[in-house]
Amino acid sequence: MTSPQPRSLALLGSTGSIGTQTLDVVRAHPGRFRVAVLTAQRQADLLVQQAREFRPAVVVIGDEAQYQGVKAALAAQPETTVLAGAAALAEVAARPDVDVVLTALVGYAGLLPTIAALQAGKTVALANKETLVVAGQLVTALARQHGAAIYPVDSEHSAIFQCLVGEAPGAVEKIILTASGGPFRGRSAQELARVTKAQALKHPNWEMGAKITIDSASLMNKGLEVIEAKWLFGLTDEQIEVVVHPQSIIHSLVQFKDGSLKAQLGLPDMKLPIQYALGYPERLPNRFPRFSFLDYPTLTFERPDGDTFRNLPLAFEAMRRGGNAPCVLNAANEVAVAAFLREQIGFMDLPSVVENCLSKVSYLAEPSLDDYVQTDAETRRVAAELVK
Ligand SMILES: NC(=O)C1=CN([C@@H]2O[C@H](COP(=O)(O)OP(=O)(O)OC[C@H]3O[C@@H](n4cnc5c(N)ncnc54)[C@H](OP(=O)(O)O)[C@@H]3O)[C@@H](O)[C@H]2O)C=CC1
Ligand SMILES: CC(=O)[C@@H](O)[C@H](O)COP(=O)(O)O
Ligand SMILES: [Mn+2]
Repeated sequence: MTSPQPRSLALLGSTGSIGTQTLDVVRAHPGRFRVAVLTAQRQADLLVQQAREFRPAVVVIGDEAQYQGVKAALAAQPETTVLAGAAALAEVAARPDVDVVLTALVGYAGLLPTIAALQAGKTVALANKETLVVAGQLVTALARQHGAAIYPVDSEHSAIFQCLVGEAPGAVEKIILTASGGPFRGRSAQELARVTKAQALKHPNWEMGAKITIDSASLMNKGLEVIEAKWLFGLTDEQIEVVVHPQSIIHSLVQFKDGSLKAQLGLPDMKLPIQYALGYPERLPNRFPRFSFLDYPTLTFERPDGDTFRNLPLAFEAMRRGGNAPCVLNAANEVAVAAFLREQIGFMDLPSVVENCLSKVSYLAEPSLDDYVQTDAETRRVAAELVK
C-alpha cells in the first residue's frame, strides 16, 4: 500500500494554545502533514524556533517591528521566506502549495485570512470562532460558492460534526452544546463583581489562551459557540440549546428527529479535535491519553444561569437579530476582555459593555463585507469610550 501524500498546512497563529497543540499533532504523525506556513503576532522567538524545526516555505510575523529580527534569525534557512504585517496573512492563506488552512489566531483578525483561504478554494480547519460570529452568513456562502470545506476545530463543534457523520441532512431536531460553566459557576452577581483577573484566568478543565479563557468565565464563549454552530451546521436559532456540564467530558450532543441522542466524549484535550479536522475523513491512530469512565463516575448537568451570566442571553439575542448584531457583540466583547485583562474594568462590566454597544451601534440587516469592517471599527470606538 502506498502512503498518502502529506497534507500541506498553513498554520495561522502557530505560537498560541491551538497553534502549539497543532504542531504536537503534526509531530505525532510524521509524514502525514507538511507545514508550509507558520504565523505569529508578537512571539518572534517561538516562531523562529518553530520555523527551524518545521522548515516552512514562509513565516509571517504580524508585528512589523520584529521583521528584521526574524529575517536575521532565519538567514541560514533560505527556503523560508519571511513576511510581516496583517495583509501577509491573507496572502499566505491562499498560496498554491497549501491544502489546509488552520485558523488558530484569536479574534476578528481571523476574518480576512479565512475569507482569502475560502476564495482560493482551500479547506479551512476553523478554530477561530470569531470569524463565523462576525460574518457567518457571508463566510459560509463563500465556502459554498468556492467548493471549500470548513471543518470545525472547536471541541463542541467537532463533537457535533462527529455525531453527524452518516446522518441524513434534515435528520437533526436540535443540538445541545455543553458548557463547563467556567471558574465562577454558581456565583452570584455580587460575588462576580469582586472576582480578579487571576481567578478568571483559571479555567477548571482547559488550558487555553487568555481571551477564550475569560470568555469561558463570562459564558461569552458559549454565546459565540451558539452563533458558530448556527452557521457551521445550518441550524435555526430554535435548534440550539446549551447545558452546563462541569466535567467537560461530553463535548456536545445531537438530538435527532426520532428522539435519539448522540454524544461525543473524551478527555478535555484539544489535540483530538485538531487531529480530526486535519485528518478528516480518516481517524488517525494516536497515543494521546484515553478517557476512562472509572476516573469520572459522576457526570452532571445544570441549566445555565443567564440572569447572572448575561453574555449568554445577549449572544442569543444578537443571533436572533442577525445582520451586523453578532459583529457588534464580538467587537464589544474583544474590547471589554482586553480592558478586563488590563484590569481597567471589572468582571461584571463585560456584559454591560456588550449590551451598551448593541444598543448604540447602528443596525444593518444585510451587511456586506465592507459593512462588517465598518461595524467592527465603529463598535471598537464606542466600546473604547465605555472602558475608559
Ligand atoms: N485554546 C483552545 O483550547 C481553544 C481555542 N479556540 C479558538 O481558537 C482561537 C485561538 O485561541 P488560542 O490558541 O487559545 O489563542 P492564543 O491567544 O493562545 O493564540 C493566539 C494566536 O494568534 C496570534 N495572534 C494574536 N493576535 C493576532 C492578530 N491580531 N493577528 C494575527 N495573529 C494574532 C498569536 O500570536 P502571538 O502569540 O505570537 O502574539 C497566537 O499565535 C480563538 O479564536 C479561540 O476562541 C477554540 C477552541 C479551543
Ligand atoms: C476547548 C474548547 O472548545 C473551549 O471552547 C471550551 O469549550 C471552553 O469551555 P467552556 O466555554 O465550556 O467553559
Ligand atoms: Mn469550545
